Amino acid sequence: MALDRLIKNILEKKNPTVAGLDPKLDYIPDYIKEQAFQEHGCTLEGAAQALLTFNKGLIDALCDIVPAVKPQCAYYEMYGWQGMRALKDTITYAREKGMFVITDGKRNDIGSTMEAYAAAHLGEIQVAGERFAPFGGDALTVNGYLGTDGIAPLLKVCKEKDTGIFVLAKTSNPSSSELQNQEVQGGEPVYLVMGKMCEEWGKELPGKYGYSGVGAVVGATWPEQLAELRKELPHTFFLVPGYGAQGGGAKDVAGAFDEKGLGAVVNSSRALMCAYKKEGCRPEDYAMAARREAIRMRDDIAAAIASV
Ligand SMILES: O=c1ccn([C@@H]2O[C@H](COP(=O)(O)O)[C@@H](O)[C@H]2O)c(=O)[nH]1
Repeated sequence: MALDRLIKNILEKKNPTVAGLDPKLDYIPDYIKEQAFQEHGCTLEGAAQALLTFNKGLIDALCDIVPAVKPQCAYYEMYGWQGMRALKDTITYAREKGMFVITDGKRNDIGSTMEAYAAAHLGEIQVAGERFAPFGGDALTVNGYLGTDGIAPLLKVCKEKDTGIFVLAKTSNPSSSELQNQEVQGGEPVYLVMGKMCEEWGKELPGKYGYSGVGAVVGATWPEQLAELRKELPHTFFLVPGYGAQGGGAKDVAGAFDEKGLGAVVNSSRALMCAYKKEGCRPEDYAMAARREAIRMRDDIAAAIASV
């Protein structure tokens, strides 16, 4: 089961974190952009090349200590098909380096369209008898709001291709409570109803560590709900964004973990990618600055888990 691979990586590296790869041009050191623009012009092609070079530097610097990466599709889509090619190349490179790849696409639609998303990001498509894995990630973030028939095609592909999904339950953004905290019939908040649906969907993809192939997204900015959901959803692994740039810290995420220190992987994107700016170090050292930040994050989370 796909999330077993993520958990194995986490155990090997003793690090329950994921590096977000959300590469805006503003974050990328000038020397990388200048080189890319020299080769490809000031074009979408040049921008996409800069994204890829930046990402490869980060992956090289992090792959021995960080188990996973999470490229967010929007940062690639905004550079057109050239950007999407950089997404594909980033996924391929990270997987070659042994990292688990969570493609952050937050896809959702009716079942027939979800079949297409599932093939694109988690499975294969056939063209005149030839099979291709268009993006080839290990897991995809999705929105479960359309209900079970929107999720079923993903589960089918996850089973066939040993891939997984993370379903939005309680998102990290400030307005997430407007809808997600609304109590529905029975008095349960929407995020808990969604979490319980993940538990149910996950029965189709059981894993050897006790967690299924259907994870849930729960924000680091909501420590109370993280702890509540950890208790309520014993088989659902959490992807926890909102650490660092959005204000979540190590103490906030401690409740996401079970008694074995498993159960969640915590994402940080801007705080890692832009660590060199915060440190004020040479732009050429951006990847090593990200590594230093990743080590700080790992150690802070370990200390917070140990003190619970
Ligand atoms: O609830 C959610 C779901 C997804 N995200 C995504 O995670 C990263 C966070 O980036 P930071 O720079 O570490 O804030 C980004 O890709 C979001 O789209 C989220 O933040 N919250």
